[in-house]
Amino acid sequence: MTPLWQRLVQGMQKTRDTLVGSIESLVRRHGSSPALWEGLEESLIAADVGPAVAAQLVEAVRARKAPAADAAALRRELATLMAERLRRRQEPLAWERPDAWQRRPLVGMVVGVNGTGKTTTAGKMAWRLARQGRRVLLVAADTFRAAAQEQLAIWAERAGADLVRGAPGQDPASVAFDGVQAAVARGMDVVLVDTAGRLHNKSQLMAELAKVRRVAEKALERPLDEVLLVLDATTGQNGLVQARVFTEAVAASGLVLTKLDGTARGGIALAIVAEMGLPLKLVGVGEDPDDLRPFDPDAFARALLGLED
Ligand SMILES: Nc1nc2c(ncn2[C@@H]2O[C@H](COP(=O)(O)OP(=O)(O)OP(=O)(O)O)[C@@H](O)[C@H]2O)c(=O)[nH]1
Repeated sequence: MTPLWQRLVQGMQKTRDTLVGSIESLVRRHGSSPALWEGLEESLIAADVGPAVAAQLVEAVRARKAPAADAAALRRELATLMAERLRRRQEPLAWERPDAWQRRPLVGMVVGVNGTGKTTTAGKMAWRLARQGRRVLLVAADTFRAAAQEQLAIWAERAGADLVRGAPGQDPASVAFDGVQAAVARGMDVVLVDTAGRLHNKSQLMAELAKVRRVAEKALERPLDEVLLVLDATTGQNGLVQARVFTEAVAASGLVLTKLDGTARGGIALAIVAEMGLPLKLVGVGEDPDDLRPFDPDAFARALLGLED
């Protein structure tokens, strides 16, 4: 097992154990009778893939006429079908494209409701980019919560990244402006702007976020490279509602799904990819720096269904 694969498999243990366990018991109990398909649809819904995707997957797997009495074959068929669906919207992060470094600094921003893992995601990205030899500047545009700035400062130190932080209560847009300007002046490769968590139903706070983006773009004199909406996998279908509102407010360029290690409902990735017109770019499977992974549809589907690498 490669370390990457191992982390994904370990991180998604809860979802995998639940889903694989229920597929095996369904096959044992129902063989290939119609009750199998009904049970399978329910298991997929319980894993949070969403009712529409669950129905489509079951229909497709039935149409393939897999030997349904064989749980392992059924899991393989499902993994193939899931990976196919997940690949439809696949897109790498801006800084993973070979031509990206012609325009630097590349600037990304993380947004989302409170506690989804924005600061951790910005920190982990900084850590990974720094290990690749990139000069990274982190911007603590959460001027609301001092602890959030402290947390980002710890990540900056750990990654060996520069840090720009605002004064308490300072307009977050002006902190983002200062951060981008400092990065341009210092010839940095990447800027990652961490924003304060906010509820999607607070329109004033959503407008503030749109302003942070606008002002950062003014400093950069071009559009931002990534605006990543960070969603917590443990919140399940509710994350989809958040995703729609945030996307309208800031035109996110991609999604990050964190805490996949903390839920038995990791199938939410499929619901998100099907529902949102946005690529899922990263998944979080733990709290270590290395626990943030580029989203790989095939590895993800195999980890979900407990198949070997
Ligand atoms: N298990 C697990 N924990 C995670 C993951 N990502 C983040 N966390 C934890 O989730 C908690 C919240 O993360 P933060 O990064 O502070 O979240 P935030 O969105 O910046 O929070 P606010 O700024 O308050 O909105 C922390 O304890 C993180 O360590 C993950 O992939 N797995």
